[in-house]
Amino acid sequence: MTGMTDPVLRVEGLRRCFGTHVAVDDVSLQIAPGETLGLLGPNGAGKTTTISMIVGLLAPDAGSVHVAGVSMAEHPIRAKRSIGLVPQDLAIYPELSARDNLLYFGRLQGLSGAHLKERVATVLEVVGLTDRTKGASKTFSGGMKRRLNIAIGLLHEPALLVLDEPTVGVDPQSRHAILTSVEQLSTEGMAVLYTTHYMEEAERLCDRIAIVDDGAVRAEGTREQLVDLVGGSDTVALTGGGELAAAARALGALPVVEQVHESPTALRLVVRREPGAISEIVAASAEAGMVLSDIEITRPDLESVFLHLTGKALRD
Ligand SMILES: Nc1ncnc2c1ncn2[C@@H]1O[C@H](COP(=O)(O)OP(=O)(O)OP(=O)(O)O)[C@@H](O)[C@H]1O
Repeated sequence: MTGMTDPVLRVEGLRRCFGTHVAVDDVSLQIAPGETLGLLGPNGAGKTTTISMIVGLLAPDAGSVHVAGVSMAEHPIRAKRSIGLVPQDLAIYPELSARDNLLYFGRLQGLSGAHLKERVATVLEVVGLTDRTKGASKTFSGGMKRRLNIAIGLLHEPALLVLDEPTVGVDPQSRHAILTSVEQLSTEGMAVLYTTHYMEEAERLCDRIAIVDDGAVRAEGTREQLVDLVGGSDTVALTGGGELAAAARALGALPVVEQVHESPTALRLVVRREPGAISEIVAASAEAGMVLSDIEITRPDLESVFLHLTGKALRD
């Protein structure tokens, strides 16, 4: 039995290797009812591998997954019943309409009759496809197909919805519809696991965010808790030409500069927020022979937290 306060998802010490490569390393997570947890990390961080183990598609080398109190290893069929999965790859029948896809998948899940019809109407409403129920789904935009995929994942009223980068490659209208649906479902009490490499989505949707890189959770908390990790530092991006390498060395030697990351046309710095820091940086870069064309100062956000924790940019 699970009580009201028990987590819908409990993941402990999950690990998975592919050959000698450790794709997921000791990942532990919990999600309560009505809570949205974001897995934020760049491509290749191990998000899909983590999700595949959580939903029972891939066996872990170590660790455990419990969904609504049911062990995925011991009772996979029962555990999977509580999960709605929206995978990265679309799983719909292109020749069928949105409604017929939903009726088909609903029957596969054991729904029938008036209850199935009611669920189809409800999930179409949730993803904003009520006015597009007819016509083969192959005529849909990428974003509409993904919304249909989300609707399919919701048919059996799962306690946990797992979305793997659901807005990648979708049009802005569908992106908006997807984010709004997730917010609504969360308000209604659904636990949501949301993977993304878009910082803005994690900031908007997620109650808590786990920052993942190289298969491991580097930090976890609310947006505020994560931003506090960076403390009083800002990110300063210097764009330009000239002697970038020399400027990187000179800036790295300044006490206010905590980190320097160099790309062919820009330097990205983590800088302590102190009076005069920016003028010092501009002067030092000019003296080293860098020709500045732009400077952008960003107050801490999840991107800077990620940079601070991993030394990498989210979208590199
Ligand atoms: N079946 C597999 N065989 C070998 N290596 C794999 C396999 N699946 C994933 N990997 C590797 O494991 C690591 C994590 O991949 P994963 O797909 O989980 O990352 P991700 O964060 O979901 O990124 P993406 O957004 O690109 O899917 C990567 O280095 C990837 O190359």
